[in-house]
Amino acid sequence: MPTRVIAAVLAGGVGSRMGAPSPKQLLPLAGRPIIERSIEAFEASPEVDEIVVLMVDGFVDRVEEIVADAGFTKVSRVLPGGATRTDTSVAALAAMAGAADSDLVLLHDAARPLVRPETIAACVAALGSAGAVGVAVPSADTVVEVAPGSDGGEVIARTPDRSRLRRMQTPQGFRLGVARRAYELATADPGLVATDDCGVVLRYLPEEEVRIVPGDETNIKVTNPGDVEIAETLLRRAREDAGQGAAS
Ligand SMILES: Nc1ccn([C@@H]2O[C@H](COP(=O)(O)OP(=O)(O)OP(=O)(O)O)[C@@H](O)[C@H]2O)c(=O)n1
Ligand SMILES: C[C@](O)(CO)[C@H](O)COP(=O)(O)O
Repeated sequence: MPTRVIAAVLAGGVGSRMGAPSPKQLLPLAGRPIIERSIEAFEASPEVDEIVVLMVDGFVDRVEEIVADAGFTKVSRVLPGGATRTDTSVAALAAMAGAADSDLVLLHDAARPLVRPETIAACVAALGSAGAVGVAVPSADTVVEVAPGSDGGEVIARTPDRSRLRRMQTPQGFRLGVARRAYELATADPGLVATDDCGVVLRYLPEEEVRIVPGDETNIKVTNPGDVEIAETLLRRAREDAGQGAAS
């Protein structure tokens, strides 16, 4: 059977840092909901066969409406997410129970609506020879590790070599068998702490090489108030660069 590529759009978060009355992925970005733009990136990707969406419980119907109104044909299911992002990743993998271990899964933050088609294509291409890949960018800032200081504040404990540091974005892609094995071990660990899916594979399957696919600074995660305006500016610039004047 040919390898299938399944994208999971993770939208189970409530957006507490954004502080909006409804989950931030429903906020309009240049006239269309953030989540619609995130789903559209995978709908438009020739590499992707199927999309599952994991949405905050209570808003699944709203996303089904968005999917129907947009005429997306690859979305097979919109399901409730979990209490944490990790739980939502687990729910996404459970939704793919019928797929083969050799199939590919791309886990993507709904809050990253500006992901580029080239980035999705590069992830899928990398999975031709790797079991796990993550999109990442270099850090322009010096990044430090902190520790509690003597006055109750923070002090710098370590300044890692910046040239070897990367900031992780999404998508993060896996052979389904690799993601399944990693999350099986992770969910059995009462001490599980994870902020991304590559980190779960790195921790629980240390023998698995997790490759980096270069991302770009425009693939921002809409997180805080003001990020929607930044994303709109980036979208407008991308359209200007592509010579598309009209908003869509
Ligand atoms: N239980 C959760 C928490 C987060 N996410 C998703 O993971 C992505 C990255 O998370 P983040 O930006 O932190 O979103 P929120 O958790 O919604 O934001 P906050 O931490 O401010 O509440 C988002 O697309 C978010 O919807 C998820 O699917 N399920
Ligand atoms: C997965 C992620 O986007 C990589 O940078 C990030 O770790 C998600 O973190 P969040 O706290 O759930 O936004």
